[in-house]
Amino acid sequence: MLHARQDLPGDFWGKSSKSWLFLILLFIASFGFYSNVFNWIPRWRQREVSQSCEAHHLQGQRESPPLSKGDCCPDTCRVPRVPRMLYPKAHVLQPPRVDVLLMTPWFAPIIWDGTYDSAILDAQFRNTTIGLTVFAIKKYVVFLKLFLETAEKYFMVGHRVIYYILTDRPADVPQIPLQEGRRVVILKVRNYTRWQDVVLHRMEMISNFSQQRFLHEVDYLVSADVDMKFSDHVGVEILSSLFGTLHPGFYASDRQRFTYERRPLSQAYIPEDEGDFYYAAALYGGSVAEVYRLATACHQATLIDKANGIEAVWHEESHLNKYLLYHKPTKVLSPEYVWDERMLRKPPYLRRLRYVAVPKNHAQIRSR
Ligand SMILES: CC(=O)N[C@H]1[C@@H](OP(=O)(O)OP(=O)(O)OC[C@H]2O[C@@H](n3ccc(=O)[nH]c3=O)[C@H](O)[C@@H]2O)O[C@H](CO)[C@H](O)[C@@H]1O
Ligand SMILES: [Mn+2]
Repeated sequence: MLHARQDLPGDFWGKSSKSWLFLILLFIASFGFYSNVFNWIPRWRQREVSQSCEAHHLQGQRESPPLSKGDCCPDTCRVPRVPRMLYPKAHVLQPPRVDVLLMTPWFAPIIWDGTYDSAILDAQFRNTTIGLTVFAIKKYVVFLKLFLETAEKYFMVGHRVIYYILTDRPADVPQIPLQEGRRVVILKVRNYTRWQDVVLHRMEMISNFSQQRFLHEVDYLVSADVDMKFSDHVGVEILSSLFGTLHPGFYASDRQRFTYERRPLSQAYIPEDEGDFYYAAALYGGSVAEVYRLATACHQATLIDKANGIEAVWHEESHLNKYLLYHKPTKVLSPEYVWDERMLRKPPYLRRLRYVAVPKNHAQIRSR
């Protein structure tokens, strides 16, 4: 027995030992191969993507304007992964809206109520940080309290948000209780005597702070007027590489009626036979890199205008419209996202008013 037992390993490992050894080695090798390969392929690919983003970024720092991680990340280079979710299926033959335009001729979605599912979008944009830039120069600090309070209720709820408040009066910024994952950053900036210079220089300041901070701190930037309040959901459905908002006064107008700059001397000039939409300067945004490019271009156009002794008719809004004509936005927000209840009667197809003007006395508030 003992002998036999002692023999057994000999036998076992004996004649057939080579083939057993071969089988074991094959098993180890294939186990190692599959477990590692399946783990590593996505990592290699991820690293390639982020290295190429980094390369762009570094290259960009040399030649301006730069690209950032925001260029390659959340919704552009990477197809977002979502968990298992239950939601009603879309019907190809039953479009959600037939009363409004849902797509620009260059296939950018126009965002209206009823056209998107927030749960899917929230999953796609999880781990996204959004910077909201808002200027409160001189007397406009009075608008901050309502702006921030309503933003806490409606703006990007459940996502990481940094409010960048650009002001010449940091001491007058109100303290508002914030939800988790949200914070205020006060950026002190200079003021200008003329309100026209205040609005024009918003582009310069956004451009400068993009390079200094925003590129490193957030994925997307949203630029908003402060004399407004949020009155309904404004979430990640607005986020895209570059987005603009249809101005509530002109969304149904012919292009000849758009108040574009019409003097050829100005850099903001748009001829009568061009133009897609008239965009409002009160709400626009995109990836930090795209907003940086936009703001830089608009600021440079402003400087050239100044050298030529001309100021665009609607200031930075005119330059914004020129830029968006030749850099087609990748999403367009319906007038649900910028409305003025005092100036306009709400048509029935406008189901929600999400961001609306707060009444102000122009002469009084724009003075020093
Ligand atoms: C709905 C819409 O499209 N609004 C545009 C229109 O709005 P408004 O006539 O509403 O311009 P506005 O007075 O709100 O100025 C725009 C923004 O600049 C800031 N600000 C302005 C002046 C000042 O002394 N301090 C200060 O902080 C503030 O954030 C304000 O919300 O025309 C302006 C310039 O002609 C801008 O293009 C606005 O975006
Ligand atoms: Mn305004």
